Amino acid sequence: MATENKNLSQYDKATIPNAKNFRFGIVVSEWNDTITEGLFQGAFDALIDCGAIKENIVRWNVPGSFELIYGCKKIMESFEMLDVVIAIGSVIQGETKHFDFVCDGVTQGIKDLNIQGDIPVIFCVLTDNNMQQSIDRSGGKHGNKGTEAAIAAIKMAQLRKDAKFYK
Ligand SMILES: Nc1c(NC[C@H](O)[C@H](O)[C@H](O)CO)[nH]c(=O)[nH]c1=O
Ligand SMILES: CC(=O)[C@@H](O)COP(=O)(O)O
Repeated sequence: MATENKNLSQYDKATIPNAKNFRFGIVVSEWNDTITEGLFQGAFDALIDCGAIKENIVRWNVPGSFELIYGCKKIMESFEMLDVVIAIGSVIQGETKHFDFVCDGVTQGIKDLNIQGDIPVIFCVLTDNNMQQSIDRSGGKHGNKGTEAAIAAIKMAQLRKDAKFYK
């Protein structure tokens, strides 16, 4: 279903585990910061709404979305107790093919972190054709992808915890 047919901010708390015992890392790209700050706020507010404790949320900034890969890798190494990491970025098409390489690079890099590591890394990177699409998905008419990412983070932290239990 395309985003335009669903509100990214809608969630049913009855279907979401309580986040009070989970520790979250959030790595935020500074490129298009008006967008990434909106995504961060959406994620932070949803985590708190679902029971997360503010002191259990650690945030790092990186220059651009391509640096999300290294930032997520290092935050997991620095804070060994994290249960999940959210990578937040906003990539907007410019005049050249650079957009394609940044989007593909960060996508593959975050995919690799999920394969190689033990901590889930949630992909909250907007890859939009223009600024309006980014505005619409970071608290605008389509809701907030940061909210969606926070819900995914809680569910994946719970899945990781359950998986350890059955080991
Ligand atoms: N154009 C955008 C970028 N470009 C910068 C790269 O992410 C990276 O920081 C640079 O290539 C140095 O390694 N980044 C975004 O997050 N969003 C863009 O629209
Ligand atoms: C995603 C980008 O790197 C892009 O916004 C840069 O713009 P341009 O392709 O015009 O150099």
